[in-house]
Amino acid sequence: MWQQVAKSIFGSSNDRYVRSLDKTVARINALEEQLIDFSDDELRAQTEKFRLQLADGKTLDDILPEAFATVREASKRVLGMRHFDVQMVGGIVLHRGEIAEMKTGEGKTLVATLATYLNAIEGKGVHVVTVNDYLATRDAEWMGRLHKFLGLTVGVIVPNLSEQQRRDAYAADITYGTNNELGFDYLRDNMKQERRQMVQRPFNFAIVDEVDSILIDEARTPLIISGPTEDKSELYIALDAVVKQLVADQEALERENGGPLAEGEGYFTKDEKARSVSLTEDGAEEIEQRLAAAGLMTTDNLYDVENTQIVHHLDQAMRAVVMFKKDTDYIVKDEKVVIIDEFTGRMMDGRRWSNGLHQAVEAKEGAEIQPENQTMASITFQNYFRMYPKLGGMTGTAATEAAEFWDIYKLNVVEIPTNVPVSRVDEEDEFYKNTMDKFAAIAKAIREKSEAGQPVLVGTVSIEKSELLSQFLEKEGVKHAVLNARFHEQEAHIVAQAGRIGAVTIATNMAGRGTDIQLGGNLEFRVEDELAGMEEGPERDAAVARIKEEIAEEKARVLASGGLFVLGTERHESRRIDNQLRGRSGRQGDPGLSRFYLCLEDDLLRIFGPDTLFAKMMNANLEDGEAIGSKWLSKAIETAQKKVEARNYEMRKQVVQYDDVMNDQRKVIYEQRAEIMDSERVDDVVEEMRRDAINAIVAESCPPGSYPEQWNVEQLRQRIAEDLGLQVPLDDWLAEHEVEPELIEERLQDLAEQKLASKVGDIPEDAWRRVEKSILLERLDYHWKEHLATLDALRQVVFLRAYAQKQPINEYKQEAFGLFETMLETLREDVTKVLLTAEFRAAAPPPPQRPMGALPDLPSFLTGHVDPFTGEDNSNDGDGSAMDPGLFGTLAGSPVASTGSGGAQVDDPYAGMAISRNAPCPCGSGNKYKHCHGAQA
Ligand SMILES: Nc1ncnc2c1ncn2[C@@H]1O[C@H](COP(=O)(O)OP(=O)(O)OP(=O)(O)O)[C@@H](O)[C@H]1O
Repeated sequence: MWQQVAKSIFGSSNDRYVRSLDKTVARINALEEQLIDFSDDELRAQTEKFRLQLADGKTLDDILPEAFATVREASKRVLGMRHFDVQMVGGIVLHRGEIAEMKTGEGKTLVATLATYLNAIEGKGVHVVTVNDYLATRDAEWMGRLHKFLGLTVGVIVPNLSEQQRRDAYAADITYGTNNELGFDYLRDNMKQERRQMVQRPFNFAIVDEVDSILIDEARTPLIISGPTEDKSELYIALDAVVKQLVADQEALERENGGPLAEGEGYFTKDEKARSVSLTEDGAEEIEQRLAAAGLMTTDNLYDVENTQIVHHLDQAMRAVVMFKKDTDYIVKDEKVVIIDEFTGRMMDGRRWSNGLHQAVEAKEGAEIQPENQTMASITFQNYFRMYPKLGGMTGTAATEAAEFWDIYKLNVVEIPTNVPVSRVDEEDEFYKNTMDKFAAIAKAIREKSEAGQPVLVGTVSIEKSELLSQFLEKEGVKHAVLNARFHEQEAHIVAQAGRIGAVTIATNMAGRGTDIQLGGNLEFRVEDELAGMEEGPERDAAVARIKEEIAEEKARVLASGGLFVLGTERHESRRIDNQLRGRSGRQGDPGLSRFYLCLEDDLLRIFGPDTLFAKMMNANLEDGEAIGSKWLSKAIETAQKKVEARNYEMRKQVVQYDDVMNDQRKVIYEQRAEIMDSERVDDVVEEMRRDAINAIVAESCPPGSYPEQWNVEQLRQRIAEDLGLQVPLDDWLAEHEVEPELIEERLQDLAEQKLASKVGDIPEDAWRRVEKSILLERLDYHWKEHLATLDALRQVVFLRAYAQKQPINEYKQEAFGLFETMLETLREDVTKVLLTAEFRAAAPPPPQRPMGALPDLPSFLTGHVDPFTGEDNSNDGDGSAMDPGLFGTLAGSPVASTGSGGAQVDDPYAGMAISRNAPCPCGSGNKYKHCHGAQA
């Protein structure tokens, strides 16, 4: 923003800023003569020299001139290109963490090498981010030659790499990759169990190519890792049948009894307020037999830990059948269960109850059972890139969005002058009445230009339009090639031919970005195509020389015919996209021509509406098939584009505001998670959680300052038994003379500790530590993921609050904060419950005859199509430091002592525990233990 304001006041602050860099450029240039005399080895030795200088306390800024001069000299030798002075300016801007706006074709790829090299010397890693895998691979190879020559290592991240390959690529001094790959690696890393499984290093510096595309156009789409939970339809249906039968039996008992049964009689009791149903002793026994008969039990005893999932789903099935009423709580519409909002009575399409309840209701109603599909992690590009301590960007088109870059990213846009003046002619738009007229005119223009030897690049807004135009061209008998937005290797060959005499290439706007169309053709590709299979030697060299000559000759002819003609078939809603298309032509000072063809049926013109003055005037002015060109109309179009751009900006800003809330929470969770991962033992965290959880349980039933007669004794009794797994003489305690909540809490704390101690019993300490840690991580992930779903839902709901004169975003912030607190509380109680109630037994040599107590049946939410646990890594860099409980407790500042040997044998963290080989692996992968961590055992 300051730039635009400043410009109007001071003429051009941009020019002054750029001029202020001249001195540095002069210093770089002055070093050239000296470096020319260096041998290749001496040039390479510069890198080590710079490293030592940095170690000696010099800064990157200190060594910048010599480092840039070194890159330039190396580039001359390796790539045959000498960085222009304006490219040096671009390099400085990138290094300063700003956006270099350089006109299309000015050689941004080469500019990036300067800041990349300089920053990579520090050894903390530099990420160069491109918009597609093809460009990442190309740049890593092409510019990689230069960096490798100077002794740096280069990696590239593309799809389908193994975890180890990724880790290696990130460990390199310079890593090329797309925003998608980098973002997903970040999310996956934060779902891992051990630090050594992570592939990324801490972020340092990223240079984002086509920065407007990534940070503005794509910013709205978050990266999401989600996974369907396994299909449990059969289980839901089976449990539903068992529960319905039990309810029918209880109703029969009530009829016999002539009314409601006495407390504790029958099979179950209802708690209307909590909307829960609990089994009586008889009920539990009855259900146990029926479930066993239905083949649903893993072991004989319903409350064995192996049956945890069944119990959970049984619970939900009972709530669904007994407590949830059709047409009150939900309706069934088109075989779908739709929730009814209890306050407004509105149908809440698309919303679902969580934790398997919705599925249980679907089973009850015989509706189709939808699998759960949950977000496990998500981040927007905005927030991903804001994590880099330093971020630089390049694009040909950023100025129109300078204010946004500043507002959201605090990135300054600097317009870098072109090396030689642009000599492309951008013509006025031509208008037609309808699409058919327009396309006919386009086809004619293409034929004329192409026949005259001028290559033509046609930009369309969609693949569909590309195909339509292709048909028109066939009719006209014009030879042409079609590209769509998927950039493949093979398409690179087509692009490589696009600058040849009379070539006609149709591309969607998006496919055009970043492509470098070389007039006369591309040497590399022609050599590849025409000399395939030819052996190295003088014959081949001669052939290459011949092709080179042919290309030079052809280029001269193309230049004489006016250079590349770029024809736009529609204006995009953003001016940047149009400018990108124009920018394929007139690169590096070449001549060129661009022209857009528009008609009233174009999307952008339709926003004016058919009855606007604008449309009427156009209609009146136009005969069928006739064209008009007018400054006034072009201006009107630009105004429309600006309007749409502003609206899109507002929408993006809103996304950021909402995402910021979740982003803050994600940062906290990921930080804590990383600390847990790094710690050898988390017993202090777990203990603190237990203390808090017990405190909360007591406070809930016996609020501080209340009288004993106000206490909810039944609730307390139930929670002590179910959530803490403790048998206590609660009635005796309550009968005591001066009973206080503090006293109850203290006793519970002691009993819980004793129980845990006896449970751990003869389990080796280090095995127990690993169990604690893995349960903590697993439960944390589970509740965080649930929380994400809740936030999603909240986002939908707060918009209705606008009717109540409330600011949705403020409401969202407030409630999201409350939900986060609740999530942490639930997490503390859950971890406490799992550790206190699940059965753990040490493996007794010789191995047990039958599978013994497995770890709790952990939810298998990680069984989605994304497998974050494919690490085949054997490295060992776990330093086993301890963590402070921070977020999860109040013990801050009391670090846990570190023990153990540092994770050397963590291949199976559960070794030493008797886990059934067929039980789910405690890591949460959803695979059986024997196929997962237990595989090595
Ligand atoms: N200093 C230089 N000397 C010679 N050729 C150069 C130099 N810098 C760039 N080039 C050439 O200019 C062409 C354009 O470069 P490049 O594709 O990197 O441009 P760009 O700025 O990324 O364009 P776009 O905005 O369209 O992506 C390439 O063929 C490149 O080899």
